[in-house]
Amino acid sequence: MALPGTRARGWAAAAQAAQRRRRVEGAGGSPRPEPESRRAALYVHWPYCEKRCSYCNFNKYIPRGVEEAAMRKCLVTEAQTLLRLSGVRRVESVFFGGGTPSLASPHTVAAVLEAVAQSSYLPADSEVTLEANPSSAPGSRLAAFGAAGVNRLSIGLQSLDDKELQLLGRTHSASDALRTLAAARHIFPGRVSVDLMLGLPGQQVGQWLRQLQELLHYCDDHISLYQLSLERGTALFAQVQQGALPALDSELAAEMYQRGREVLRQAGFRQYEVSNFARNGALSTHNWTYWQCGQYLGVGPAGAHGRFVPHGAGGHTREARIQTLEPDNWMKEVMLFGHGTRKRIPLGRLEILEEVLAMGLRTDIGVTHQHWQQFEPQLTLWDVFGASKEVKKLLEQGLLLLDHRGLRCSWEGLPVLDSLLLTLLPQLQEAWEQRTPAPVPGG
Ligand SMILES: C[S@@+](CC[C@H](N)C(=O)[O-])C[C@H]1O[C@@H](n2cnc3c(N)ncnc32)[C@H](O)[C@@H]1O
Ligand SMILES: C[S@@+](CC[C@H](N)C(=O)[O-])C[C@H]1O[C@@H](n2cnc3c(N)ncnc32)[C@H](O)[C@@H]1O
Ligand code: SF4
Repeated sequence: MALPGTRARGWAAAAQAAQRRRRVEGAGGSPRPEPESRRAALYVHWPYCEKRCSYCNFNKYIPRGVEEAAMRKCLVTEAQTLLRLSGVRRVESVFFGGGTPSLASPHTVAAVLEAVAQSSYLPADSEVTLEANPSSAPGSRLAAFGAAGVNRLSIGLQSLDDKELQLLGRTHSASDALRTLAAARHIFPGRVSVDLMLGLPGQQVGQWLRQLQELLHYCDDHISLYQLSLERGTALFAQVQQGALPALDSELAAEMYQRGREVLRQAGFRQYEVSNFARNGALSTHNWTYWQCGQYLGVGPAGAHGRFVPHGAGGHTREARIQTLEPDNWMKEVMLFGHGTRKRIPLGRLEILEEVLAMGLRTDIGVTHQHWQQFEPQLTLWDVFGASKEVKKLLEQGLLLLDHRGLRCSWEGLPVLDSLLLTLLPQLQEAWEQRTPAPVPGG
């Protein structure tokens, strides 16, 4: 049933009304269940930041001025084009990431959501996340994003120590971040996440754990812990290279992570993924789609990634798609072709299975038999891993579990997933090469 007056009042207003009534209804398209192949998550990239943080090598630009009307038009156009090419009829979540999307105007966010709701079915209770930097997200602005249709906020808090924030080149203080967090919780109760970094140069375990404990007094139901990765080309990398800052200590970082996840577990958080913790069921459904290898469309410049089968253009193979990096070039391409996709890489069946394995094992449920079967009906998880001596060793060490539910990491195994994959991926490749190929129809 469509919500009366939805189109006229816009998706955002409809979403708010529906949230108030706790009903699942929507705007464009039909609310009937769509098959997996017609559903997707949608990522929208806002490429601009106020200032370059010392550690960040994500694709972002520090512009003199932003032609926001032109950018808005292009984001809308590209979202419409990719929805058409993919043949996706139901968008289950939208994530505005960056860069710093809290610098975009709420009007732009509303325009993209309207376009999505007109080109597909966007249920009124879909998760719509916006990433916000504390320095560009006063309460009034957050409320305007809420009115535009955002219903989840991810705050880049990073640290609760002003000296560390300075080292990271952030434009906010710890008290700015806590103020933003309080305002966000008021507007999006139960739907606010914070990013906290660990393993910074010179950071001590006890001092970092005290930050985490302090954060527990203020946070909502979702926390992401990100270990600093020192990226070539960043200011922090140069400072460490030149000896101005101590090198990263991976053992200390591992201890912080280990003790941090224990603290969060005791505080009632479920570690549902390597870096992500939620309580009261506040898991991010958007990110869950990535880990479950669902379809997602990537809109916007600076390398937004997508993975989908271009059904609308007659395609049958899942493709990895990467957008043009530089925003001005991307805009030109969108104006000419309707999209700024720079690279399309068709994915082979084995490549898809490798992703299913590597992404699925990041989650606490791992790869279930049912999930695996959706991607590979002939070769079971037992066929692939059941007879391997190396895998048996990992099972005996208690790092992995293979049972009636499927394959997953244990609590002890999750932090060393990368090393487990060094055994599991070659095992998958070997089993794939030795499988009996399905008969060719008519052959
Ligand atoms: C790319 S940022 C975009 C969001 C927003 N601009 C911000 O800074 O909060 C998303 C998250 O990635 C994480 N991140 C960025 N660079 C990182 C690095 N070199 N190592 C670890 N985490 C990083 C930060 O925690 C950040 O909150
Ligand atoms: C590191 S995650 C942080 C998520 C956050 N902790 C949460 O729970 O919502 C978000 C960042 O990943 C990157 N990202 C996510 N999805 C992407 C996609 N489809 N294409 C390109 N970058 C993406 C963006 O830089 C975005 O700022
Ligand atoms: S961490 Fe966030 S604010 Fe800082 S440069 Fe990267 S994207 Fe921009």
